[in-house]
This record gives sequence, structure tokens and C-alpha cells, in this order.
Amino acid sequence: MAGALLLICSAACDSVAVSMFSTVVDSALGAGDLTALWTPATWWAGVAVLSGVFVFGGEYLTARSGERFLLRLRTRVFGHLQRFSPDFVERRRHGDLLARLTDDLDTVERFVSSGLVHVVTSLFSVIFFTCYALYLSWELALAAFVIAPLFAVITRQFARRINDRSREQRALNGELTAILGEDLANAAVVQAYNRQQSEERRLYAAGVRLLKTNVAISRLSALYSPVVHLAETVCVLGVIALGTWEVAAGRLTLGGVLAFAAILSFVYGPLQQLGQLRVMVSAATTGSERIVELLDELPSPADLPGARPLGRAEGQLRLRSVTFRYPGARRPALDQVTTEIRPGELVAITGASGAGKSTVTKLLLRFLDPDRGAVELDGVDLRALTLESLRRNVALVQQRTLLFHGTVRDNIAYGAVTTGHREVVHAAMAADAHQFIIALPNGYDTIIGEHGHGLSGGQCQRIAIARAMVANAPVLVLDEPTASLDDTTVERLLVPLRRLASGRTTLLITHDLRLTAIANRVLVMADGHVAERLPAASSPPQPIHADRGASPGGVRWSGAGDPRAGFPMSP
Ligand SMILES: Nc1ncnc2c1ncn2[C@@H]1O[C@H](COP(=O)(O)OP(=O)(O)OP(=O)(O)O)[C@@H](O)[C@H]1O
Repeated sequence: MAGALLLICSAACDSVAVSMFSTVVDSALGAGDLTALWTPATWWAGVAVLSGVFVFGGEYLTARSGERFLLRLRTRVFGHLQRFSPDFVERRRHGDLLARLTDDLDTVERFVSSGLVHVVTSLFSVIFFTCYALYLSWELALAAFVIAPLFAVITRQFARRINDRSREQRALNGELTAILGEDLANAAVVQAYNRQQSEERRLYAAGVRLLKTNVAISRLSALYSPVVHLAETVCVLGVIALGTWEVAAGRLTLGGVLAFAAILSFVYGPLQQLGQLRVMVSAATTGSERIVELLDELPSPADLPGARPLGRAEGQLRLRSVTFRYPGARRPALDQVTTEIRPGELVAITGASGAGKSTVTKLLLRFLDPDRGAVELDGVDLRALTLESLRRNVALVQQRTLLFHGTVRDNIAYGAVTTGHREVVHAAMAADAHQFIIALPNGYDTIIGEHGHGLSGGQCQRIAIARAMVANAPVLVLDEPTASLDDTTVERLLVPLRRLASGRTTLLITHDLRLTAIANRVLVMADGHVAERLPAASSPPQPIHADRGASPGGVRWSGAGDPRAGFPMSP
């Protein structure tokens, strides 16, 4: 707003400068009188300095508020995206979502900050110069401004074509980012299957489509300026012819005609900018359509009206006749599943691939809501709880450990916002990770990549266990925590996993018999049903309750069942 005001002031200064120019021509140049030059020249220079200051301030403030707007908008859209279930994000192409959060937001920012400010300032410039032109000679002014409708017709034609192309451009840009993202994420598969060349071809083909669209947009934009310039020149020549006639008739001075010509060059600039704004609006419209499309999607699941926060749960879980079908799927992934898990119990769920095991975990975390039936924690339907408090009570360890680019410490501390170094170290010790972490080049400060680059699968998994320890939630979901690990690594994980599960209600999805052996009960799932309920093959440890204050790792162990026997608890 302040930026726009300053730019309007600079437009007013320009009008004053043109009037000074007219005075200089008539009183100094025309009369050949040097002494008559100083006063208008001083005013002219003063106004030029003032105009420069206004332009600097206006441009700076406009750019700053534009960047701030972009920051707020990006944070808002990202915040909205964060409220969608992982299933929603996985269904979309990541690259396309990234393009919406970067390039598309950029076009909107350009329009809202510089675009809108230029509209306002251009409008004021046109008004100031028109008033001055009418004051000088209304006949000439009317002749000069017949061109305005011509500008509108030309720009409408261009804007329509550019609009179509920029829609294509935004979609192709999303596709290109998506291909790049996929290729980088799947670098191992691409190389293992010797698909580098075909991937290059895929990227090249998408690049060619984008190139054609970009070239078409550049062609239209490049053509626009000369066409408008031609229209402008014809009009200026017409005005000069009319002006000569007016001077000859004694109705206008030479200074007046020259000032008029200067006005035209000042006024056609803003008029042209107003036209170009349509082009900018086109790009911003396409960008904003793609952002609004995201913002229009209602996050699901979301907090329902009346949802209440849950304190620390006891950990009793119950599935009551739960039925769930994925959108578009022919048969339900879960069909009338009923089961109960007591606080502190470790229940393993096993069964063939596609039986519905992971779907149960998604329902427990409320990544999905059942179509029929209910999932309950401590006897309360999860839909009656706030999502934040539910997820504070449930810790998750997945098959593929998801790490962030950052230090080992940051990755472990991710489990709870207020975790200090001491808690991180204790959790790492309980997860049997401390020794390998201190052997890393910078110990806990070693930077690890998103995919745990430099760490083995087992080490990543132990970091995930430490993270879940830090979270200290009463309910634990372990989704195939040992899948794709070798026997020795699995053996090493058993103790930390038992420590983690101890005192927590644990749902363990696994095909691994060594893991089902540590469970209190085993449920075997088939085709979305619980087909069998088996007792445990061996007795699990006897803990116990999770209590952050009770031991440094947040878990208290009882008697002989303590698998940490001989485990040093201080770093
Ligand atoms: N996002 C999805 N959209 C559509 N169908 C899905 C989706 N996720 C899973 N399914 C289907 O739901 C059923 C249950 O899937 P789920 O992932 O729960 O099985 P699972 O027992 O965990 O399998 P696995 O052991 O292979 O992980 C399967 O038939 C699967 O194809």
C-alpha cells in the first residue's frame, strides 16, 4: 500500500517534470534567453530527484511486501497440504505438488505484488497525464487517446492466446518436476535396470513439450510489444500533424506540442503496462487455479465438530465391526473386523500380502476413517478425539525408516518436540544405537541424508526405534519393522524392539516368526478378516509401564524379564 502511494507520487512528479519541460522550451529555448532557464530547470531537477526517491521507495516496499505475501501464501498452502492423509499425498505426483508450491505460487505473487501495484500506479499516471493533456489542448488530447480502445483490442487477443499457453506451461512444468523427483528418488532402480537412457528420453520428451510451449509464449510476448509500438507511432505522428496545425493557427505554443509528445510517451507506457497486466493476470490465473484446486480439497480425516483432546491414554484398543473400502476398490480391505487389545499387550498381526494388515494401522492413526464400525482408544471412538492428541498417543515405526536431512540427534529428537540431548542419548542406548552413533565421524552431530545415506538398514531402524522411544507414546504401531533386513540384523533388533514395546500397547505387523514369538497374541488376517487368533509361541517380557520419569529411556522394566540386563544406562 505504502509502495503504491510512493509510486503514485512519482507519477505526479513526472507530470510536473513535463510541465517544466514545456516552460523551458517556451521561455528559454524559444526566446533564446538563458536567464529564464534557471528557475524551471531547478524545479525540474528537484522534481526528478524527488521522483527517483519515490520510485526507489515504492519499488523496494512493493518487492518486500510481495515476498512476505509469497511466504505467507506458501506456508498456508503447505499447512493445508500437511492436513491431508499420507494416502492423499501418495496418490498425487510429488513433483506436481512441488511445482504448485513453488512456480505456481510465484506467478500469483508476481501478480499480487508487482502486478496490482503497477495497475494502480499506471492508472494514476494515465489520469495525471490525461488531465494535463486536456489542459494543454483538449482537441489534441482526444485525438491522442483514440488509441486507447485499440490497445484494449490488441491486448485482449494476445492475452487469450497467452492464457491458453500458460495453462499448458504450468501443467508441463509440474510434469517435468515430477519426472525429476521420481528419477532422483528411484536412482537405484533406474541404474539397476539400465534405464538411464529411457529416463533421459522421458525427461527430454517432457522438456521438448515445455520448450515448445515456452517458445510459443515468448513469441506471443515478443510480438505484443512491436504491434503496440506500431499503433503508438501512428498515433504520435497523427498528433504531431495536428499539433503543427494548432501551432500554425496560434492556438498552441511549440513548448506545448513538445510537452504533448512527451506526455504521449509517458502515457502509452502505463497504457501498455495495463495491457501487459492482462498477460500477467493470465499466468497468475492459471497458477492460482492450480493452488485453489488444492485449497478446495477438504482435508480428510480432519477434526470433527466437538472432538476433544485426549491426555495420556491407558492404551486399550478396540476395533468394532470395522469395514473399510479404498476409493475405487472392488472389495473392502477390511470387512467387519472386531478385536480388542488390552493396555500393555503386544499383539502381532500376520497374514498374506493384501490381507488388510497395514490398513488396520492406518485406521489406528486415523490416516483413514472406517466406512462402518469404529476404532476406539480407551473406549472412545477415535473420531471423537482431536487428531493431534490421538497421534501424540500413538508412535509409529515403519518398514522403511523415514529420515530427514539433518543430524542423527535431530532425527531421534523428531519423536518429541522438547527432547534434550540426554534423552536422545538414553533413547539411542535403549535402541542399541548409541555405539554405532558414537563411531560415526561426528557422533550425534553427523549429518544423515533423507534416505539414511551412510547407514545400514538395521542402523536406520534402530534410529527409528530411538525416535519412537523419545515419543514415549502409550500405543505403538510397528509396521513390518524387520522386513528386508537380514537374519543377523533382525536378531540385533529384537532386544531394542522388545524394550520399545514394553509397557505400551503394541500392534506389530509382521511376517517374521521371530517377532510373532515375542507377542502376547497373534492375529492371522486373510481377505480383510481376522481368520485366526493364536496364543503366543513364547512368553513376552513382563513389564511394566511406560513412564518417562521412571527411567532415562522412558521405560521401566521389571525383574528377570528385563532384556536390558547388563545394559549401561548412562552414556
Ligand atoms: N491406497 C490404496 N488404494 C486402493 N487400494 C488399496 C490401497 N492400499 C491398499 N489397498 C488394497 O487394500 C487391500 C489391503 O491392503 P493392505 O496394504 O492393508 O494389505 P497388507 O496386508 O498390509 O499387505 P502387505 O503385507 O503386502 O503390506 C489390498 O487388496 C490392497 O490392494
